[in-house]
Amino acid sequence: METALLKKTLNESPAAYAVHNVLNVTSEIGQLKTVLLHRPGQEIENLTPELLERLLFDDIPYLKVAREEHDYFANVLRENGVKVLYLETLAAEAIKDQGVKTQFISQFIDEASVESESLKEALTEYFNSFSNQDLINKMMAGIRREELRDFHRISLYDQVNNLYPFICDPMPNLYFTRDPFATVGNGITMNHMRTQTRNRETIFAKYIFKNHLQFKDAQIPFWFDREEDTSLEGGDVLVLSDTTLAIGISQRTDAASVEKVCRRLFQNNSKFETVLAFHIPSSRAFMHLDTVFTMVDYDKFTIHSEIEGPLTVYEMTKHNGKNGLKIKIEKQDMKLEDILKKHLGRDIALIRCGNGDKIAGAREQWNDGANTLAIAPGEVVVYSRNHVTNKVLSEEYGVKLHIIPSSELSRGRGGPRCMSMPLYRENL
Ligand SMILES: NC(=O)NCCC[C@H](N)C(=O)O
Repeated sequence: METALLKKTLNESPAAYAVHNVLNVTSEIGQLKTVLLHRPGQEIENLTPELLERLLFDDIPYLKVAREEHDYFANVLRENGVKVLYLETLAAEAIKDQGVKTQFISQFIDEASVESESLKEALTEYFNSFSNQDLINKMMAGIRREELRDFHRISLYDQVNNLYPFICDPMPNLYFTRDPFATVGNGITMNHMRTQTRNRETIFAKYIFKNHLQFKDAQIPFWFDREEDTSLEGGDVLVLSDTTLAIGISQRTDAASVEKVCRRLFQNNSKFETVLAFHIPSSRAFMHLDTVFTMVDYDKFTIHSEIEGPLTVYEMTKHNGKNGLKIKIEKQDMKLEDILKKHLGRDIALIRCGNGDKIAGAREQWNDGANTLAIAPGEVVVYSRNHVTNKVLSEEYGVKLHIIPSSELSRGRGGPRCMSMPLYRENL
């Protein structure tokens, strides 16, 4: 059904019809046409208190309600003309070919820290017993030790090391589809994530973009690859305009990765002329660039007040020297407002989370009040719980809000932008 939706999208939009142009994101706010989500699954039910810190969760969401909230989010998008695709469906469709499926299972097991050869063999057999969709869901959910009982002769190693309940950890962060890859122009950064738990997520994107019928022959440029040894996460990537890309140097993204993306964009004659590297504090409250500021309109951004600056930004521009491409890097200490004004060519309004109130600001920023998803200029999806920020957005700045419930989804520390990866936006 999701493939049917994707085909429909391609047919509806003449620009997207050409195979080489299945992706198009040249701004943060252009009318959203196609988006990738993941509906929270059994991976959430496999969370236990001991796993939370390592798996980057702050609490255990109640899956039933998390799904209801997520379905509400997806419906808001559909009702506003957005085609919603699901990661889990595309991943299952991408492994239709038996050779691809075999390779995929083997790579998944290699990257899942499975302890022994006998367990790897049992797991391979177990995985092969599922239909493609059930296989993907199962991989995402994690494999409990007792599930392999019928597939596995217990070795001495397994008897000694059988206390940890999982053979493969659950992947609870998958519903934050913003992070494992990022659409930039008509290409993607296929990310190498900071932590092992999240880096495993990028396998699904790899197989989708390399093997899914809708993408594999589309000659999609990769501005970054998951095989890189430096880290890059999609929440740090903001497409400010069709010529300017912003990337955070953050808790999750290395300066070296920003430079690699910049070089590839410039070398491959993309339209991007400037890459701005925002150096933000390395802490959980700041996590990614989109945790502290997101674009809601041509001239409006929601922000965490601690990001106003002055902050250090490295402006990278392209120079064709005698010996080929050169990147000019200029360090600037500027206020956020002035940086954005300089690069967007207009006065900018920064809308503070919690209306600048110290307590409301800290509370609402923690619950992703600054993490809005624009579906059109001046029209954003926001969490209901951030009522102070929402009131300012709507009443003082005239922003059209689509408010979604947020009790359970917010426990994973991500908002509407984190929970979505745009594949196609109309150009402004
Ligand atoms: N772009 C984002 O800020 N994504 C939110 C990711 C939350 C997730 N629990 C994480 O720590 O990676």
